[in-house]
Amino acid sequence: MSKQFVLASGNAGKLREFGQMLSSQGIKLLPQSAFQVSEAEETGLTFVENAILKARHASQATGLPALADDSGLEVDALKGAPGIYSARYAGQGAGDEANIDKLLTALDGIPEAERTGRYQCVLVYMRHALDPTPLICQASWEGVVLTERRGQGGFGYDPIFYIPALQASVAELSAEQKHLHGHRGKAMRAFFEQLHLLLPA
Ligand SMILES: O=P(O)(O)OP(=O)(O)OP(=O)(O)OC[C@H]1O[C@@H](n2cnc3c(O)ncnc32)[C@H](O)[C@@H]1O
Ligand SMILES: [Mg+2]
Repeated sequence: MSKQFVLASGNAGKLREFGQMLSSQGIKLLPQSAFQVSEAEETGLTFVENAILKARHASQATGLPALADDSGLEVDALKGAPGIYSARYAGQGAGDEANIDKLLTALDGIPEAERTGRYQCVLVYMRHALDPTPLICQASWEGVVLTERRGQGGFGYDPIFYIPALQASVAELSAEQKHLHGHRGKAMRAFFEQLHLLLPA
């Protein structure tokens, strides 16, 4: 068992957040780009399937344990879309700004009370590419989709995802606030608890 593992993601926003969350944990997390790992095909129909595909792909390519994050935004008025397709909502490679524009258009005219949704994050840790019992941690974060962008921080849908309890869009939160309240931070804390059981200091 190793405290060095590969992060199976090509998303710069996620990599930054993982780096911030791991700095206090004494764990060395190497981005898959350091090994020239290609992008995995996300052919699953659930977050958990896609996270497994990504972790397995990175572990296979590097020979190291791998952690993958599959995440996205579910909007109730859109029956859960964009969901697992959040990264490619406006088309493969279209990017965050185009995804936001498409979501704002899809919700045009829908009143605030019906703009509810949640971020989902599923983390999968595989000790090796054929690991039959991956660690799986999942968390969500409830909010409302705004009608226009607010704030400069974060990535993805953060400028249009508003957290009523904090009276701010996620892009208006500090990195620490996002980790404390957010889907990825919650899933990471659950993951650390499980990992520390596996890897006693
Ligand atoms: O698959 P990897 O390489 O990790 O990178 P990705 O960007 O393709 O990641 P996903 O397939 O998991 O898609 C997740 C998308 O959901 C959105 N998303 C996930 N977490 C988010 C967050 O914390 N803030 C804003 N948007 C988020 C964002 O658009 C991501 O591109
Ligand atoms: Mg992806």
